[in-house]
Amino acid sequence: MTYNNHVDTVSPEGAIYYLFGATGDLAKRKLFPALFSLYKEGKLSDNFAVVGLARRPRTNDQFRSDLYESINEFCRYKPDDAELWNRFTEHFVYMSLDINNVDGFRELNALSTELDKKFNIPGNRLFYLALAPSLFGPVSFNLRDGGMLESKGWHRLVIEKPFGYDLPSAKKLNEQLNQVFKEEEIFRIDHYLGKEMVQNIQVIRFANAFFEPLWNNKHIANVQITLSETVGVEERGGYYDKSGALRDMGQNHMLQMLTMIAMEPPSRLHGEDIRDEKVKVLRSLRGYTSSDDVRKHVVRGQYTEGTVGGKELPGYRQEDSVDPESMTETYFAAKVYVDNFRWAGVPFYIRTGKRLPVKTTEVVVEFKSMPENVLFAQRHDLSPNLLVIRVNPMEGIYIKINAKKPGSDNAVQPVSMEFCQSCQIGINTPEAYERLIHDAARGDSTYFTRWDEVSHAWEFVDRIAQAWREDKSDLAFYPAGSWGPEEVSRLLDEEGFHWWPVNGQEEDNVIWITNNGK
Ligand SMILES: NC(=O)C1=CN([C@@H]2O[C@H](COP(=O)(O)OP(=O)(O)OC[C@H]3O[C@@H](n4cnc5c(N)ncnc54)[C@H](OP(=O)(O)O)[C@@H]3O)[C@@H](O)[C@H]2O)C=CC1
Ligand SMILES: O=C1O[C@H](COP(=O)(O)O)[C@@H](O)[C@H](O)[C@H]1O
Repeated sequence: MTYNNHVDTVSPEGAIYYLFGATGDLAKRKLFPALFSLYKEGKLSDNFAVVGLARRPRTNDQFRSDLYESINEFCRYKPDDAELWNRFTEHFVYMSLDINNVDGFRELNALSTELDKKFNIPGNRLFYLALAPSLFGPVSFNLRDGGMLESKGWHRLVIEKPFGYDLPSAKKLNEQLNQVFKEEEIFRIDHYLGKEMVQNIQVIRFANAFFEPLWNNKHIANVQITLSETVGVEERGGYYDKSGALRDMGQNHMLQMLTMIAMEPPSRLHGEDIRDEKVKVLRSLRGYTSSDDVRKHVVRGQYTEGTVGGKELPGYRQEDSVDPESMTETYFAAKVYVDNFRWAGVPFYIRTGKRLPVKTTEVVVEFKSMPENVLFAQRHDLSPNLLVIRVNPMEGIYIKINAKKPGSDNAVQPVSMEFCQSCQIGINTPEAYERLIHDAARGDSTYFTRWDEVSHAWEFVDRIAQAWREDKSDLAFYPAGSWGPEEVSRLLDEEGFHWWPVNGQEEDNVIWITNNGK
């Protein structure tokens, strides 16, 4: 199988990028590397500037040296070409600023006018808020009150998740932002939408005669979406203990992936058309009708001490900044229905958890079985056909079919045919953040979440959270390094399904036909 590497060389028009939270973890691990990759690939025009903003004092030189360390450690390109590096860092300045101090924004405005002149920038301004969500509203007001939105060009606000804690808080935040920015100026990040293979879902679906005609309840038995992580809560215990897996991964990444799998084909490949179709899926999610209904369809768990990759690990309650009696879930799985004509009756099983045995994000589409007692099904226990989309860290797809066992008397054997994209082009695909910053700079909001998507997702998730608040007794415990609470399998047992093995757990009896050298 071949892969044609298409490089998008369109440069956005010049702009100043304001990085609020420039001394934070996200800037270091994701945002600086993304900017450098864009520069290396010619996707940033030369008329750009980046202003790093946070409270702690930093000289421009210190800031540029932070930049170097971050890129050296986390970027897929290394800062080893001194001339290119100097040209790149010339565009970076740092200013100490407290979000709550409007005078700082006036100073920032004066600095911006100088940068516009120096780099020939037509007043375009992109504000990236890598900040605690409580600061999103105050920044917006001070951007306005400090005169930052009076320049001639466009103004765009890119905001990190979480967008609220529940529907009421998300509404309040949205109302604050709307006092300053129009919906089309707000770019809500869900970094899963920037992932190569999540974007590939619509190509696989809508560009293949193999799949689209079968993509419905007549042919699909169930869909399984797994986002498993080996990491625990790392340094984010304070945030995570208030959030939990449902809000941290469920409300956003998991439901977004579900919409990409379930949406109708948009009439045009335009951002608004695609988002319209995704909203329709979110609107069709069957809400749980009662707390008992939630308990029947949703399982939650928390990791206890255990072993991952031979390493002894503490339980969640022993993690830094976590309440030693915490009842926060680090795992959840749910059976979800999309009540529309295409999907009526097809269960979507979703699961995510921390401290699971492997890091993988995968979608398994299980097709309905062949009629029983006909031809080969009479004599063999035929395995259902699967389409598996591997999102990360491995990227690719495989299909599992039944074929004749060579040399046998019509014995049937499952065969997997794999296109391993990451094996062909390595880990060199653009990082999600790279794509998303580039898209925001070009004003393309296709892979950002619109307010109606966010609000429907909260509505669905809030019902679960409410049931969990009322009664905490269903929180199950699982040792770190296991696949989560055992009762999870009951979600699938009822329909006679089981979780298919994900990457790293392949079944032994399957023959692989692959381009990855296996
Ligand atoms: N880190 C991650 O992996 C992910 C993070 N996110 C989201 O990204 C956002 C940032 O996260 P992260 O980088 O981890 O957070 P950090 O706590 O590491 O960084 C927060 C940043 O905000 C700055 N800051 C805090 N208060 C103020 C203030 N009053 N005025 C100006 N600057 C301030 C801090 O700098 P200083 O103290 O110098 O002022 C620091 O640069 C959050 O919304 C988070 O949920 C989303 C997904 C993943
Ligand atoms: O948004 C988040 O995502 C990460 C997982 O992202 P991935 O790209 O590494 O799959 C998760 O660890 C984190 O808790 C969550 O906030």
